[in-house]
This record gives sequence, structure tokens and C-alpha cells, in this order.
Amino acid sequence: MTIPRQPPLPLEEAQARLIALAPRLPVEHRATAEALGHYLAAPLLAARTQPATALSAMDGYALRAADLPGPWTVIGESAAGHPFAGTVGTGQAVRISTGAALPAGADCVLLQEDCQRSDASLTLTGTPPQPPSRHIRPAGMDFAAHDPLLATGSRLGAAQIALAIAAGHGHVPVYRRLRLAVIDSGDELAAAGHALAPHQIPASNGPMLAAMAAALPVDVQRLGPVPDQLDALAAALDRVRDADIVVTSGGASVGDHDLVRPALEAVGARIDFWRVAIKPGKPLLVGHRAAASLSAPQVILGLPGNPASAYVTAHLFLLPLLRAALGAADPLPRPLAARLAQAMPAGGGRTEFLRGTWNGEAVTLDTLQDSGAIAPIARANCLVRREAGAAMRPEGSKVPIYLLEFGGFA
Ligand SMILES: Nc1nc2c(c(=O)[nH]1)N[C@H]1C(S)=C(S)[C@@H](COP(=O)(O)OP(=O)(O)OC[C@H]3O[C@@H](n4cnc5c(N)ncnc54)[C@H](O)[C@@H]3O)O[C@H]1N2
Ligand code: MOO
Repeated sequence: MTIPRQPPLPLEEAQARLIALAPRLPVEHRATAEALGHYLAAPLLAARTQPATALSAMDGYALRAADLPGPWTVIGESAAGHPFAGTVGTGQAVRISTGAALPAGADCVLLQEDCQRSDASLTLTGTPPQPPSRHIRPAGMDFAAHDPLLATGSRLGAAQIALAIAAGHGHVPVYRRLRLAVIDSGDELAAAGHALAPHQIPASNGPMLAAMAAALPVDVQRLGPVPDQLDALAAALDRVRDADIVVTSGGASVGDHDLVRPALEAVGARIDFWRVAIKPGKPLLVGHRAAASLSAPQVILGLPGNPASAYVTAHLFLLPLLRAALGAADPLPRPLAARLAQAMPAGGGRTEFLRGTWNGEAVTLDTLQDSGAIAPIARANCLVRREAGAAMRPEGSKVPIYLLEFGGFA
């Protein structure tokens, strides 16, 4: 099967078509403490009220605001985890610590710095709290039972895990971990750490792509480097039949040894589209094939071999595909506006993603934008977007940038 030669797709259309192919993974109930990086498969409602009862926010004395300015008689203590059993009556106070339950009858916490205690008697020496309830956290201040807390598709980071656990959820519904196969291909490639002849280079794309996926709940299987032979590539694709998603790098272009497309056809995959109007990354290839062991067809993403092309297309296509399959509500990278520290030359025929450095105020473009260069992608902390045919932008103009976090680890 050959695909008709069509013009490269516009970026947004290609991204939408790829995301529409994302396999939906089965839902599982995972221990919340072990769900870091997963996306919620259902909305999370509070299963309890927090705090369940009014608590003191400070160390001091719980008393009745109507009794101000005192004096009081201290009748007991409420410590965190050890509430006072009785009721605070007129002229009475209870010693209270931060996080302890406010005793019945009390509606004011006086800071210990603002009073003086001698045995059971307590007198005001400073300013009473204004309003009197200032140091009290009312029941339900954080959330109440049945409150919606996190929407479907929210990602569980440290704070979201804390919230889910505080809201009474020991387990959360998430999609199961995704199986990703990463294949390096090319006769010139040698596995990391091997001695190299001058015509060889280390296969760096596979480890790079695996590292980019590692921040997501993904199990990565790496293969290769696979030689530029149709049967070797087809055999590698056969070995990864059980993966939810397969990503290759290299061999996606028009050269005599660019065999990813024929290999996909040889293993019965359907090509969805080939080539996107972006620089770097034009020869991107997308296909899929049915697999008996999978509930959804496997998606195969053929990234270009040039390291900067593979890196940029992984940000624009691979990570969004993984996020979509894992249930993200918002899988595409989101740009922010940054000021150019220098003029940006006019754009060419494709939408470009230039390697740059943003210092919090302005963005500087790398002087080396060759898609075969790895040093600039390691220096960059952002990609600067330049539309096809864009006019020259003077220094100080606002341009869209995509932050790369820590070398793509986000
Ligand atoms: N006549 C044309 N030539 C090329 C075109 C074109 O339209 N017409 N497109 C160019 C563009 S754009 C790109 S991008 C590259 C991509 O080609 P491939 O995806 O087929 O990649 P390869 O040729 O296999 O490799 C390109 C380059 O990258 C190095 N490479 C490959 N795999 C790895 C790896 N795993 N780790 C590190 N480096 C890797 C490889 O050695 C090559 O130097 O095609 C242009 N050509
Ligand atoms: O698209 Mo290629 O990635 O320009 O070098």
C-alpha cells in the first residue's frame, strides 16, 4: 500500500488527527499515594468534610468572645488529637494548641502572646483577636463532603495526591500505565557506550524519548538500534505488538534507506498521514494497526531521525498522544507569551520551533538551529514558535514560547 503524495498537513490538523487516534486505556483503582503523574478517569468528590470540626489555627486559649476582656479560669486542655470533652462556660478558658478541636461553647482563640497565665487564672495583656473568630478554622473551611474537588482529566501531582487523601480517597480511578515501545533505527547507530567508527554515531534518540516519557505513567520498552533493512524493522515491529503506542525515530524521510513506512505496511499497519508543515519535523509519520491483545488499535508514531526534529516532534506529538491516551483533559502543550531579547528573522515556508532560552524576562534564540544538532536542545529551556511566512519581529516583540521544563521532563 502506498499513500498518495499529499502536501504536509498543518500542525494543528495533524495534532488533532493524532489525538483522535489515541487508544483509551482501561480504568483501574490505584492507591492514591502511588498515582503520581496519572490523570483522573472520573471526577473526584470529597468523601469527608475538612476540617470536620472547627480547629484552632494558633496556640493559646479557647474562650467565649462575649467574656472579653476577661479574666478567665482555665478548666482544661484541647490538644491536637486530644479534644476537650466538656463545654466552655462563662468566665472559663481551655488551653488550646494549633490544629486542636475548638471546644463546645468557645468562639474565640486568644493568642498565648496576648495573655498571662498563673496557675488556673488567665488575664488579657495584649490585644484580643479582631474579629474574635480570627484564629479559628471553621468546619468545612477547606472542603465539605460531596464538594467537587478535581475534574476528570486532572493530573495527580503532589498537591492533588494530598487533596485526594485528605478528602478520604485511599484509591483513585485512573487509566492503567501505558506501554510504550521506543525503536531506534539506522545503520549508522551504535548503542550507548559502544566503541564507534567515524561513520557511526551513538543512538541518542531512543534514550531521549524514553526519558521524555518517564515523567508520565508509562512503561517503556526500548529496541534497537535496528539496521536499515525492511525485514529487521518489520521483525522489531512484530516484537512490540503488545505496546499501546510505538515510537520510532529515523527512516521517516524520502531516502532509499528510509524504511519505516514500508515496514509499517509490511506488518499490516495503516498509514494515517505523513508529513507535517513544521520545522524541524516535517517527515513525521502516523499509522495504526489492530492488535488482538489490545482493547484499542496500536498507534505508531514515526519521528524524524534528526535529534532536534525528534525532540521537537516528541513535544508536539508524542507527549500529547501519551497524555491523551492516559486521559489528560488538555493534552497539547500550551504556549505563553515572551519578549524577544533580540530580533527574530522572518519565517520560512513551515511553522518553526526554534530552540531558545527564556530567563524569566526575555527569550534568546540559539545561534545553532540545525535540526541535526543536540547541544542546542540540551541548552534550550523553551521552543519559540514562528509562523510560516511571518515578518521579521523586532527585539522586544512578544512571541509564543513553549517551556521545556527540565530537558523535556515535565
Ligand atoms: N531529499 C530530501 N531529503 C531530506 C528531506 C526531504 O524532504 N528531502 N527531509 C529532511 C528532513 S526535514 C529530515 S528531519 C530528515 C529526516 O530523515 P529521517 O527521519 O529519514 O532520518 P534519518 O535519515 O534516518 O536520520 C537523520 C539524521 O538523524 C540521525 N539519527 C537517526 N536516528 C538517530 C538516533 N536514534 N539517535 C541519534 N541520531 C539519529 C541520523 O544519523 C541522521 O544524521 O531527512 C532530511 N532529508
Ligand atoms: O524537518 Mo527536518 O526535521 O527540518 O530537519
